[in-house]
Amino acid sequence: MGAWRPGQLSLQMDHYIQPPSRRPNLNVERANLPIIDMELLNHSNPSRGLVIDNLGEACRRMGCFHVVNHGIRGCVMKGALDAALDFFKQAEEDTMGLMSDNVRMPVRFGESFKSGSEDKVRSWRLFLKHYAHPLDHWVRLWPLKPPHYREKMGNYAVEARSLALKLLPPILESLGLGPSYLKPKIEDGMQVMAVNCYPPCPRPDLVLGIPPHTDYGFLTVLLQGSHGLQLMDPSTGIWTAASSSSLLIHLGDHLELLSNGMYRSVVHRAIVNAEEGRVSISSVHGLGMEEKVMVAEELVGEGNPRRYRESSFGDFLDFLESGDCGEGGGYKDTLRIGIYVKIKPKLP
Ligand SMILES: O=C(O)CCC(=O)C(=O)O
Ligand SMILES: [Fe+2]
Repeated sequence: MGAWRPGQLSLQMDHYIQPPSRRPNLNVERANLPIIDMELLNHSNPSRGLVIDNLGEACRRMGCFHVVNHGIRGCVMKGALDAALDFFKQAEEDTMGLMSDNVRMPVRFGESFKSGSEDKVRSWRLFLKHYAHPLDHWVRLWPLKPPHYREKMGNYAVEARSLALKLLPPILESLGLGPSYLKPKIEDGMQVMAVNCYPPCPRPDLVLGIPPHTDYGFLTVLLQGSHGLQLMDPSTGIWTAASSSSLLIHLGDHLELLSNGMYRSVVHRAIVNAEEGRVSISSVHGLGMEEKVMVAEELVGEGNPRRYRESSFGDFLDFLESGDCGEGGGYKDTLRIGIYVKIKPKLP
């Protein structure tokens, strides 16, 4: 990554030191993730049904899989990663205007998930979050420097969205729902990108780049510049290391909700390293801001009660604002019926 300036990360290491129980193991086993070949999902493929079954199995077992033959060109992915890196290298100079703890800002630069309280352990991460769909609306708010940022990140945003829109119908099909289930709402849905940067850290064993969390929305397309992502295996609770060599798809909380818990959003975290910085780009896709996602009626029946209450992206932001989320995790627990009841203090 070359010379690195720490940017806005506070230099006081003790702000970042995790309590012993949350410190990461840096040398976990490799995750053995399913690989979905997008070309095999073409309707002309006679064994498409088998591929859909594999896709369903990947969503049920891990909530995460690699995709290949996804149609996003290598030069577009490299362009986006280069733009991200260039943005963070010069970020010290002109991001002050974008720095905000307000989770409702459509473009926001910062550290940690929500760096409001001083006593909270911070994450070893800088991020730029921006809305990305419809692109011509939001791109005007994206950084102007480096000069190629808007074009390169924009090209990637469009392709990442088209991949997410290609993947959702077969995922819904694998749940037994029609491929055009929610189609118009999905096509009008939101895309939020988190562009992450993890500078080199002298003590990667003591800190986290991002603490354990699940993503919101339906799907995240994750592009990594180098490895550092760890996934929790839901059946064993054991952390595993994801490969960075191909694109990853994470299922988000709203897909878990829609599927009535048949599919699950994957718990993941990012570790950092001492030698070089790392960048990653999460492109999160879901319904519109105030559009409620509900458990699909088709997946509720005798012996299979509704397990989640409805929720929108806006509700998720309310949850983040309410501050009872630690570092962004735990949202889906607030949606489970019968498990968690959020009591809001009544105002006089
Ligand atoms: O950096 C990574 O690999 C993960 C990023 C992530 O989990 C996120 O942006 O939500
Ligand atoms: Fe994430």
